[in-house]
Amino acid sequence: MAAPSQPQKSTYDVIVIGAGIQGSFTAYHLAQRHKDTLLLEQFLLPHSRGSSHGQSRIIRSAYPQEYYSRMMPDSFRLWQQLEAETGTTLYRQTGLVVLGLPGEPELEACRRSLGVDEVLDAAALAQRFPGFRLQAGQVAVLDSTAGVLFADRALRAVQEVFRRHGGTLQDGEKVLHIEPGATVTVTTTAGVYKAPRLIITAGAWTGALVEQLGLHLPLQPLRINVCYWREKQPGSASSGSVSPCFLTLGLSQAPHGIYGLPSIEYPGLMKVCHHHGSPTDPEKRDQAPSSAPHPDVAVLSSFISSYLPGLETQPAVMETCLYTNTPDEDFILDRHPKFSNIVIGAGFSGHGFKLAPVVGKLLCELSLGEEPSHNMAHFAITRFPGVLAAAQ
Ligand SMILES: Cc1cc2nc3c(=O)[nH]c(=O)nc-3n(C[C@H](O)[C@H](O)[C@H](O)COP(=O)(O)OP(=O)(O)OC[C@H]3O[C@@H](n4cnc5c(N)ncnc54)[C@H](O)[C@@H]3O)c2cc1C
Ligand SMILES: O=C(O)[C@@H]1CCCCN1
Repeated sequence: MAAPSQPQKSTYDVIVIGAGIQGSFTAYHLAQRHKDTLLLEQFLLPHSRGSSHGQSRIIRSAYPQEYYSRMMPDSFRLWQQLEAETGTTLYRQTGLVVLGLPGEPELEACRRSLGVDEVLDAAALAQRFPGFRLQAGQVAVLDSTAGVLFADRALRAVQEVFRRHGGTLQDGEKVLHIEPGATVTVTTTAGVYKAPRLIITAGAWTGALVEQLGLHLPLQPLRINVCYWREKQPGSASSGSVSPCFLTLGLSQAPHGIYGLPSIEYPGLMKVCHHHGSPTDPEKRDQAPSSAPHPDVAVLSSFISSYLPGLETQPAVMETCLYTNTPDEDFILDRHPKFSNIVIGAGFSGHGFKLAPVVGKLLCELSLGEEPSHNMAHFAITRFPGVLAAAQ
């Protein structure tokens, strides 16, 4: 027989909406700072309807933009801290090669971001990592700090530490309405909660949620096909455990970029994906007919036959995930321009997982009115003109 239900607690120091990796890390930092925090998630956990599910994500120091690479030492340190707090392994160092053309500005910026780097030509890459075949004149910049984060395991770990520090995580509870004010009132499918501070980290649903706060953010959810490709010879080097991650920058065959991870989640299958997808509404992402052509898969097949000849050219497994892109693919980490006790973290544009420990710290600092520990200039809402609705 179920125990008689307790009267539900309704007042907190901070409410966080969305228990993906960004909201969970934000709540983790708040709870470690002894803030009484409520983390609300619309779906029962774990779920695969947002952006943070799956077994693997790339972590790397190599970034064309120095404002991200500068955050990486802090991020690596915080990931290690989480590993220590939970006694789990969350990261495997595999290295990563950035494939491109020498002199190409983004590739050169990546090289600079590494400080010490190693540049391999086609022959040197093939010798070091036999699965890769570069074309004449192309090079690979090696980031030896990089590797794979175990994504699902990481999400569980951060939520576990949040709870251990007294945080309240309520899943299966969708936020329907937000009433701004000195005390913010949040109405969900199950209750009404109040707090002097609110943080919105609702992934692909953020645009719709902030519209009711008079804010029109240029956020575009994209449906991404996550493809896994079988090696022709099981155990070959292209996808073996000693293989690095890779990503392309500025190659004409893949203008949006292609990236890959060694086989970790499915034995013998390498994850190779297009850094792009089709615009979607997160509520309707499954309505695309399964027979629809997949132009991104055609791009990947052609790339694989040229660059990764040890793999079959049709995907063996295809899953889906969501990106939420901003026009410049930089994150949004800022206060609501009108309601300064409402903070928004969104628009992670397919590269936010590795930085989630730092994102969470910055959102926590913004919400508590503290000086952020990194430069926030590139993440301001005001970089987009006309975001506030005229009536507000
Ligand atoms: C295919 C793919 C590959 C990627 N590869 C990498 C990579 O290699 N390296 C890297 O660093 N990053 C990568 N990323 C990006 C990274 O995974 C995302 O940036 C990150 O997961 C975004 O997290 P989030 O918390 O913002 O979103 P989400 O995980 O979607 O979390 C938002 C949560 O809010 C909840 N929510 C929404 N609305 C409400 C509501 N009204 N009430 C309650 N809850 C609500 C949602 O259900 C969801 O759980 C990749 C992403 C994809 C899709
Ligand atoms: O954030 C990353 O490292 C990767 C790069 C390639 C696209 C997906 N995200």
